[in-house]
Amino acid sequence: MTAAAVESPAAPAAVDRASAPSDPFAEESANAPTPGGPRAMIEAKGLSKFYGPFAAVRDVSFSVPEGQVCAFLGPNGAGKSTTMRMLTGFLAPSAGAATVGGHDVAEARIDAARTLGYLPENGPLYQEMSPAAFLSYVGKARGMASDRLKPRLEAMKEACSLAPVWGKPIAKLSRGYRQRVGMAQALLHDPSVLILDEPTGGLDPNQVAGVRELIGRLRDEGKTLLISTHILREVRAVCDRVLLISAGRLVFDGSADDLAGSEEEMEAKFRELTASPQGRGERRKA
Ligand SMILES: Nc1ncnc2c1ncn2[C@@H]1O[C@H](COP(=O)(O)OP(=O)(O)OP(=O)(O)O)[C@@H](O)[C@H]1O
Repeated sequence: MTAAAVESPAAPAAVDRASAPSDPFAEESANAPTPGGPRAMIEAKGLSKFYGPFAAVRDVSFSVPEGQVCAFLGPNGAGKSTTMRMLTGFLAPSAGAATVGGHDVAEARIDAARTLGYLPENGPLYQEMSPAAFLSYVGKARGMASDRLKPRLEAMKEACSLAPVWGKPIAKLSRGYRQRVGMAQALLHDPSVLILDEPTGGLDPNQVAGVRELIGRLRDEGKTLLISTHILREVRAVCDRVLLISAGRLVFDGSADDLAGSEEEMEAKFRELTASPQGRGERRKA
């Protein structure tokens, strides 16, 4: 089984949070609002991942409050996907812990999965299925009742512009459409937290604009988002905050404006903070 297969979106028992209150699968947060501040919806607490002696991620801590759209930046191999996989419970950390919606992703995996939509790096599986069949399968695996699932499937077809390929095998779709199917599975159960690993990866400018629009709508709905990307101008357009990781360590945590004034300055700052192992010592808290 491939790593992508382990990350099957059907694997987490995420379910329909709009179910009746008596529904044992209804989403609820264990994380009450803290007095004077919004509750933390995503928390990394000293996350580390070692592969033998190699530290892919080292002692990464941050907290994303409810309703914040947070960009997760870093060069290739910096540790973004590894961190996201630990945050979503798909990869066990070597040290540290993660919570989503206040639920520990290792100890209360099902509760965390109810709150969470995750777009993995490798896109949707079950390539022989059509988007319609795949999303229906995912919804059923998440315990969504058919009277809830049907309208959500229609909503995803519309929101992710999947109508032209709704009945075609995923294997035959372009990268852009496959990415949209991945987004649709992440959004299907209407989770309040979204962790999106390179949602614009490999897309053309029109498709990137479409994803940006979708992220803007999700932000307007009050969702909490953590998005990894390489496109710095997207960060300025849609994100409230930037987390920058380099060689497995968090080297910047602040707003896009804190990082730099202009897009050019931001690119220069990105290069400066991620260019060398010395950047590891430049971690800064906003
Ligand atoms: N299973 C594994 N075994 C050994 N090393 C691994 C494994 N998975 C990831 N790594 C290494 O960990 C480091 C971080 O990888 P990761 O995929 O998290 O980076 P990334 O920031 O997401 O990169 P990209 O932007 O290219 O997707 C890389 O050096 C990668 O080669």
